Amino acid sequence: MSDTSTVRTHPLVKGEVGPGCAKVDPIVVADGVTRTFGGLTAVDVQHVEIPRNAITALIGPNGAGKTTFFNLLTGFDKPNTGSWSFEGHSLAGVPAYRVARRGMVRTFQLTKSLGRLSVLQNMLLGATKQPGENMFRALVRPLWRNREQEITEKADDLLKRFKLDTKREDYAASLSGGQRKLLEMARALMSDPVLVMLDEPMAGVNPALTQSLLGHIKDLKAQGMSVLFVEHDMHMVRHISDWVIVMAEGRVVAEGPPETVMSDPAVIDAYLGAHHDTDLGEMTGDDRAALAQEAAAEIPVDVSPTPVSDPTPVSDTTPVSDKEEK
Ligand SMILES: Nc1ncnc2c1ncn2[C@@H]1O[C@H](COP(=O)(O)OP(=O)(O)OP(=O)(O)O)[C@@H](O)[C@H]1O
Repeated sequence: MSDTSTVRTHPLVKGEVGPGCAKVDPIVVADGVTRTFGGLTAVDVQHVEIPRNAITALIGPNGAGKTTFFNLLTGFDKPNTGSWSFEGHSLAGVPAYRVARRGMVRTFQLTKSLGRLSVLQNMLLGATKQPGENMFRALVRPLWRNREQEITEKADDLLKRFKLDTKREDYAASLSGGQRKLLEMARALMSDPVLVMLDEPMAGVNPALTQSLLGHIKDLKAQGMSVLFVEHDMHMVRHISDWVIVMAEGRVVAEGPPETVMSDPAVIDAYLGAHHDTDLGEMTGDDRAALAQEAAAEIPVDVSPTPVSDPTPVSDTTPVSDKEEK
């Protein structure tokens, strides 16, 4: 268990580490954001800051409000109360497409690739400053031909990086679940985002592709981007996250570097209820198997953690079904 009497500091944090703590260089700051559905308060975030050029994992048990909070930040849903800013500019009331144009791009838990379009066409849809967006430019061929070529070259570069180049002309519907996640991430990069927000990028993905996805997430940071990703399996995040924010019942209940968050009593409580004495970060395989069995569907536990390696080639072609639509 962590010693709560000790003042903890961290290079990403201004002052003391704790729920809602101020960051040295925050890219997103949210205040008093609430969202209710009927009598249910899905999100009730008093204050949270997302650090810049870091990989932040937003974790929490099922129904904690992670996806709803993502939807609110990115303009896909409207809060009952609250304000939030991205790079110092308020985003409250800004529609999703404008949020993306400002450099905050997200993917979805259920992949949104358009099955009847080719992989390349899906990529082209992710580009900003498309020639057809301006009627005058659209009518004058020389004005859009160069831009179109530029966008296609960029799409091809990304497809190569994500090892989807051999699928360029295939319908997106023919890709496996994991490959569709890669396509979504690659498409998000078409608009040169500053912050990439990934909703459960590893869900429904086979182990080989999970390694590949984790490698790509690390690459995003290496290229200067900030990453915020949702994951409900806390063991999945420990190898790649610089920072972990934990939500439970709509609130931010803990945050910190992965190694301390794993042993935070508030986190253990949120995930495991009665298992207060268990340090999730130090569980053995047997412990995890036992707890996973006990907690059944409630607590997804990674029973075979593997170190992150370099991205591996996309080799699976078996469709992996996505999670059911909520
Ligand atoms: N459109 C909606 N209408 C009614 N209730 C909703 C809606 N969207 C979410 N909820 C409820 O809000 C709560 C938070 O859901 P949310 O999907 O944000 O949680 P989550 O942390 O992302 O969970 P998971 O890990 O299962 O995806 C849940 O109780 C959910 O049932």
